[in-house]
Amino acid sequence: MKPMQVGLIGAGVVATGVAKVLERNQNEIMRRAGRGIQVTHVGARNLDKARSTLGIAADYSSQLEAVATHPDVDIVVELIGGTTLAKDLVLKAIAAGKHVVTANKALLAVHGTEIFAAARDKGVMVAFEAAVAGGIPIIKALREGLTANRIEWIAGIINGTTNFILSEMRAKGLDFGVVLKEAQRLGYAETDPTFDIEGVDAAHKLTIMSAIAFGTPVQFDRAHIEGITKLQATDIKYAEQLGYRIKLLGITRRRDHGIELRVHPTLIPAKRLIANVEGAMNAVVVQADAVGTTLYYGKGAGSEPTASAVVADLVDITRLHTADPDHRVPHLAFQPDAMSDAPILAMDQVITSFYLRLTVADEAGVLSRITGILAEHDISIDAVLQRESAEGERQTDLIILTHDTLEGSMNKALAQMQALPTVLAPIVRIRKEELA
Ligand SMILES: NC(=O)C1=CN([C@@H]2O[C@H](COP(=O)(O)OP(=O)(O)OC[C@H]3O[C@@H](n4cnc5c(N)ncnc54)[C@H](O)[C@@H]3O)[C@@H](O)[C@H]2O)C=CC1
Ligand SMILES: N[C@@H](CC=O)C(=O)O
Ligand code: NA
Repeated sequence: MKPMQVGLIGAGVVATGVAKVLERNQNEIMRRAGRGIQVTHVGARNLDKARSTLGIAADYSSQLEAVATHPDVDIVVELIGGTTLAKDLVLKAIAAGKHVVTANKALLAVHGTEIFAAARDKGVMVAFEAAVAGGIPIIKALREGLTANRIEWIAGIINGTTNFILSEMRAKGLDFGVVLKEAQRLGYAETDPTFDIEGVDAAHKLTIMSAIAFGTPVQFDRAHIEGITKLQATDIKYAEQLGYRIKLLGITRRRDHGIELRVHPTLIPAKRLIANVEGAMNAVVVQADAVGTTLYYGKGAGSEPTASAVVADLVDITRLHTADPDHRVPHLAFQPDAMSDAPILAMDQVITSFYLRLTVADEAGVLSRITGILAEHDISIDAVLQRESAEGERQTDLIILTHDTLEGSMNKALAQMQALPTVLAPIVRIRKEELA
């Protein structure tokens, strides 16, 4: 049988990995897919550069749209990133009856609903395993492997760049900027690395996982997003003293009245496996009713790990290409007419626990005033740590860990505590999850 013909758009880090993996493993891939898969067309900005980085024989063109709609192309692989040109090309490819594979989480988190609907109308597939946690087959796990389950929550380290930065800063005491440059050099970071460090990339991925887990449309604009740029070394140190690690977590959880969707630095008990995920590695914990807790771990970024997921999607599409569209795995796991309208909860409706660091005057009665305010808002305390102040020092650090509470109650308590004359600096608040 004639090989499936692929139009590859983009010739960067991931595209290079795709070319290499397809070439190196072509025999095995053919045995698995039942027919060959070949990149026949490449769309790129700089053709000479693309030819030399990809190193494959194909028709190279700077007319990206022509590649996306070429009559000889069966599957379009979009690897340019961004949400404007990429959206246009993906929709044009779909309209031309092409299946699409993309690693572009930004595109799907923002425009997924429109893209999946267009694909359904045309009877083509849009596959995106590489878009969440790179090489870890988490989309397949959520959409197919766990399909018997009611999923309760997902918590993940889903941005390699920030986990790499936090790990290197903690282990080697390196500077934020130095480690970010190294992450860029290694090909982990987004074109605009603020997407990584401000938590936006993690929120894109979390939005996609949440939609698949709970059968809701993708709603990136409802996600609460905090990155790691305001995190201080002092808090990483105090968290360690209390038996916790701080990670940038994406958390989505089913509650009675809606769904939590949030990305922020989070204290996790150091004994949990996920707390020990270091470097650019990703890990996703899924809590589901029948299977219990499962953990998925692996490389979430980088050329070949991401290509592993892109090529797996190419094989999937090749296998399913002739199947009746109504009997294929739905894009977001649930049938389109059975989607839920559960709302994404506003952040003050979220239930979580907290780490607080207060810089306070070292005098009698301060602790009781603070615990009094927390009690007034029904916030119970899990642990308190007070730094021994040095001889003659008039202020100290007070660290408080709370039990679960409504974020809205904590906001009110924080405003009251901050107004106390004995609280001498802005209070640091980091959320904490026991993940059990
Ligand atoms: N690098 C990684 O580890 C991972 C990347 N991704 C996603 O994969 C996609 C590709 O990422 P990378 O390969 O890392 O990016 P990259 O920056 O290395 O490559 C992007 C390619 O697209 C081309 N391109 C961009 N805009 C273009 C335009 N307007 N016209 C023509 N060509 C254009 C660039 O010249 C380059 O060849 C992105 O959506 C990214 O978020 C997903 C998972 C992991
Ligand atoms: N910039 C991303 C790349 C993979 O999605 C990351 O650092 O995880
Ligand atoms: Na993946």
